[in-house]
Formats: sequence, structure tokens, C-alpha cells
Amino acid sequence: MMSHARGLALERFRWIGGHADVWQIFRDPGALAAVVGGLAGPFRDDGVTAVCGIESRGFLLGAAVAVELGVGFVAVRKGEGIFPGEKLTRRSDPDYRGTRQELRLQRAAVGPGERVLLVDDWIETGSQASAVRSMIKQCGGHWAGCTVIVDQTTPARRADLGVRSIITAAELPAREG
Ligand SMILES: O=P(O)(O)OC[C@H]1O[C@H](OP(=O)(O)OP(=O)(O)O)[C@H](O)[C@@H]1O
Ligand SMILES: Nc1ncnc2[nH]cnc12
Repeated sequence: MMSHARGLALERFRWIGGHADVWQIFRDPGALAAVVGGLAGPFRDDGVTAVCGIESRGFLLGAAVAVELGVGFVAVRKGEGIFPGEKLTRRSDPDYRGTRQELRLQRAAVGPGERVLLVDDWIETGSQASAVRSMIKQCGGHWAGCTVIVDQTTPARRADLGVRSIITAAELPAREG
């Protein structure tokens, strides 16, 4: 049986001009609630102490999943935005667009022994997730895994990063535009 979250995510997902548009999933209150519940589901009894999200789509989903799991949110910023205090930085390997992202995490956001879950809308190369894992570990935190709406990564990456997903890229409608 198709899960509620999976059905609604597929219903709202669109290709626009050749680009994936997940924003319409977030625009629908029922789909947003179901997706947030679906992302949190596999980790409800996992002892997660913080949820991490990468700017920008990961901020929206990560904060919502953090509320769902009753924990706080850890931001990973990209680019130039103001981000006060002592930070760790990582230049990711090339991501799905071939860009090496400069990722930043506030050092005080992850304490030793914390169990951190990464929430995102999509994983493809896993480069950004892998860079985030490295920063969490540098803070003394533990990696709980990664939960996404769309999984487009390889089996090896999926296993290495502990990826759970609501849908796989193969389930998406054919790309348009
Ligand atoms: O697995 P990877 O190849 O590393 O890619 C994954 C990342 O790519 C997307 O973000 P994007 O950089 O498009 O930014 P956005 O959220 O601001 O749209 C997505 O939200 C993930 O964070
Ligand atoms: N193909 C893709 N479309 C949108 N976001 C992505 N993140 C990783 N791969 C993506």
C-alpha cells in the first residue's frame, strides 16, 4: 500500500523547465504535514537529540521534523549569509550541479555525544550530507543518519550515510522541459 506521505508527495511534485519543484509539496498543508511525519517516522525511537538541515530546503523541512521529534534544530549555512560566532567550515565535494559548496556550522550547536539526524528534501551525490557528517563528528557528535523526500543516490552512498526516504527518484514522473 502506498503511504500517505508518498502518495501526496508524488501528487504535488512537478518538473518545471527541467527542474524539480518540491516547493508545491510544501505549499499543500496536508502534503507538508504528511511528509514531515514520514521523514520523522523511521527515527522516532532512535534517540535523536538534534535535527540538522542544510540551507535552504533543508531549513524548512529540518525545523519541522525537529518539532515533530521534540528536539532542536542545527543550521548548516551555505554562501555568504551572516552566521555569528565560532564556526566549522567544509568545502563539499562536487554536488549534483558540480558545485563545491562552502558549508558552515556553528560549533556550539552540536555538543559531544549528541545524536544528530540530517533532514533534507533530496539526496543525489551525497556530497553535502557527507560534508555535514564530517563537521558533526568534529564537534564530537554522532551521525543518526539522513532522512529525505527523494532518494537519488547510489546503494553504496545510501548504506554509508544511513539514508531513509519517502520516495526514490525512479518513482518520479518522467522529467519534463
Ligand atoms: O546530494 P547532493 O548532490 O549533495 O545534493 C543535495 C542537496 O542539493 C539540494 O540543495 P541545493 O544545493 O539545490 O539548494 P537549495 O536547497 O537552496 O535549493 C538539496 O536540498 C540538498 O541539500
Ligand atoms: N536533481 C535534483 N533536483 C533538485 N534538488 C536536488 N538535490 C539533489 N539533486 C537534486
